[in-house]
Amino acid sequence: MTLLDGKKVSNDIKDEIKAEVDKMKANGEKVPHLAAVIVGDDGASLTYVGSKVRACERVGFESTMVRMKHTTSEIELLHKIKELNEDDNIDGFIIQLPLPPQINTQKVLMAVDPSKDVDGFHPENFGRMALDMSTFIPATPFGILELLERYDVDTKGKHTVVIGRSHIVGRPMSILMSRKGWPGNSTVTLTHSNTKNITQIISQADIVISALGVPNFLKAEMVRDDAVVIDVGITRVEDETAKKGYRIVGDVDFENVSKKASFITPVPGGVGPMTIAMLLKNTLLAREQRKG
Ligand SMILES: Nc1nc(=O)c2c([nH]1)NC[C@@H]1CN(c3ccc(C(=O)N[C@@H](CCC(=O)O)C(=O)O)cc3)C=[N+]21
Repeated sequence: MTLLDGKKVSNDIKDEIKAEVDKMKANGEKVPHLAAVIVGDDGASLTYVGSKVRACERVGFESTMVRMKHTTSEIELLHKIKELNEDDNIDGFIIQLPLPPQINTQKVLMAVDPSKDVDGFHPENFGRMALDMSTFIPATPFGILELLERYDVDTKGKHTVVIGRSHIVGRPMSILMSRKGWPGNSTVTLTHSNTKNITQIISQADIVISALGVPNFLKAEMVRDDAVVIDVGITRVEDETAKKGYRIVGDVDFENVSKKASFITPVPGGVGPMTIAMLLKNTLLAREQRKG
């Protein structure tokens, strides 16, 4: 079994990005500037945005955290987005999800200038991704592709089973794994809450990508020998012995599944850190494209 070490790979990527930024500085060029908008003060969202800001500092990017109260109206948020779209200093920005119920997420994501949409959530960018055009690939799927690439995982002709059809992970992942090229060229099955015989389908997978958010969902009996297992789950569970009072757990029964898998991502330290590294990569790309 080979551990797909997202922590290590994400640090390698950050070092590579930092080297690029150092060159920009030496040339007297403007460095990439990422803004992150967070509506409300949900603990998990704040942690993630905090990690993004710290990652920016680490590679030498500028960053701005825009905090808005949880009662923010849709109009107020759209106004803020317009400001960020027009701000020449900002190369890319993200709207942290989920948004409170009074705000229509789709409307908000469509208001982001596609050239600054480093999450890749705008329909134009999502469509470009599906059509193999250059674009911002959503950070989590992008991070998974990068892990498969850096560990030389063969995906051609393999059966990839994606669990979960969310707009930010499962759906884009299913498209990306079926694309021509590598990583890609997989035969993809996208499973979800209405899928019949899901365990039977999973048992036929060469590559399993679980983005469900159900702790311990994927058990050793469910996966075939030598399967590649990617765990996108990040559920917080209370743990008094932990520093923060909680720990995060994935969808996979790691202890047992890892005995059977050929490659497997841990949680924490797998897909999560890769998401952050790829957001930085998209932001660097956004800066380079703005230079023209
Ligand atoms: N507009 C938007 N873009 C996102 O990319 C986005 C989002 N909204 N909403 C929420 C999800 C979730 N997400 C994570 C980022 C980093 C870790 C991460 O670094 N995880 C660490 C542990 C972090 C911890 O200890 O809590 C790990 O897995 O090792 C996890 C999850 C980005 N998301």
